[in-house]
Amino acid sequence: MNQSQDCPQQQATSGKVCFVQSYAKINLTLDVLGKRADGYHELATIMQTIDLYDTLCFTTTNEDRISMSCNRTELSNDNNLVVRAAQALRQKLGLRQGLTIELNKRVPVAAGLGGGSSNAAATLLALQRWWQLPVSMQELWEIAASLGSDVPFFLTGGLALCEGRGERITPLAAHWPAAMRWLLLVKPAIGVSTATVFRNLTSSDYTNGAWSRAIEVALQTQSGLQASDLYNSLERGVLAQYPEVAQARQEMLDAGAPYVRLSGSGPTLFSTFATLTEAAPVQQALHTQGYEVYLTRAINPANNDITYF
Ligand SMILES: C[C@](O)(CO)[C@H](O)COP(=O)(O)OP(=O)(O)OC[C@H]1O[C@@H](n2ccc(N)nc2=O)[C@H](O)[C@@H]1O
Ligand SMILES: Nc1ncnc2c1ncn2[C@@H]1O[C@H](COP(=O)(O)OP(=O)(O)OP(=O)(O)O)[C@@H](O)[C@H]1O
Repeated sequence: MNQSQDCPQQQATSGKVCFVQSYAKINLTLDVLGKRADGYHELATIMQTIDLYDTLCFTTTNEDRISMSCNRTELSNDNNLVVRAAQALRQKLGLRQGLTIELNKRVPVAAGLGGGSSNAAATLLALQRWWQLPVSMQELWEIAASLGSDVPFFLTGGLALCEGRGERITPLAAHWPAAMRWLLLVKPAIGVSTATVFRNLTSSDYTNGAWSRAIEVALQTQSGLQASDLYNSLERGVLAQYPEVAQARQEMLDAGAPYVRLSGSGPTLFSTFATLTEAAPVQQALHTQGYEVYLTRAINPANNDITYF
């Protein structure tokens, strides 16, 4: 990675700089248990951090404001989750320190990979550590949960069971199966609104959480996780509503993927492989058909010390 390429504005300033990576996730399971009175859905989902990341570069300024820029210019505005995260922290602590944030997106946007949520959590953690702020993990969690259901997961990352509307996190220790070492992600050329996907659920899509419970047990035992344990309650509706996603799924299967699952609210699909030799033909076939394709791995990013499963 070339840090100066990711921080072009840093070259033109004498402010102090902090540079972090912000990793995406996939959902190994996603059980939707039902609809709640507040309009959200009750979930049990097992999420895993993957080695696909955006970069964030923070520079201190003398102005009492936050400004941000992004290589995806449509995201360069004050509604961006990185600005909202930094503002929430500044407000909570009454800080006046100015900040410029440069966000370099590599993770596809509105893709079911949690990119914006990860950016928000990475901002909270970076500022807490860099500025040595007197804010506890519980307080960071509260800010994270106020920003979005997926944001608290990214404060710890790795492998975790996420419950409630997604904000109640239980980290899991795992025996990651060698048979699933390589994760092939395929993104159809559409963005999907998470709210629309949840709105289109029917009660027949609800489960009792058994898929997530079963995978939790499988991951913690030597018997291990298998591809057939993966499940997503949102998948039926997304495949029915978005023909582009159904077509991409079929093309992955035709190219030799043993099975295909949706990540989050999609449209990104993934399949797992034991070896690069098995993954490569599927990767090549989908790339040739014009899809965005990412070959990645499960990681545990704890303490900035990346461990590959
Ligand atoms: C689909 C997942 O990515 C799975 O990891 C998450 O549940 C979505 O997390 P997120 O993007 O952080 O979601 P939020 O920003 O909190 O919510 C976006 C919208 O999705 C719907 N939503 C989200 C989470 C949830 N448990 N129930 C919902 O019904 C709501 O309509 C909400 O307005
Ligand atoms: N830093 C950011 N990165 C990406 N999108 C952002 C960001 N800040 C705000 N957004 C808005 O959030 C929307 C969802 O983006 P994101 O990439 O996080 O979706 P996602 O991968 O589907 O997330 P999730 O899996 O958590 O539902 C985008 O359409 C965009 O308008």
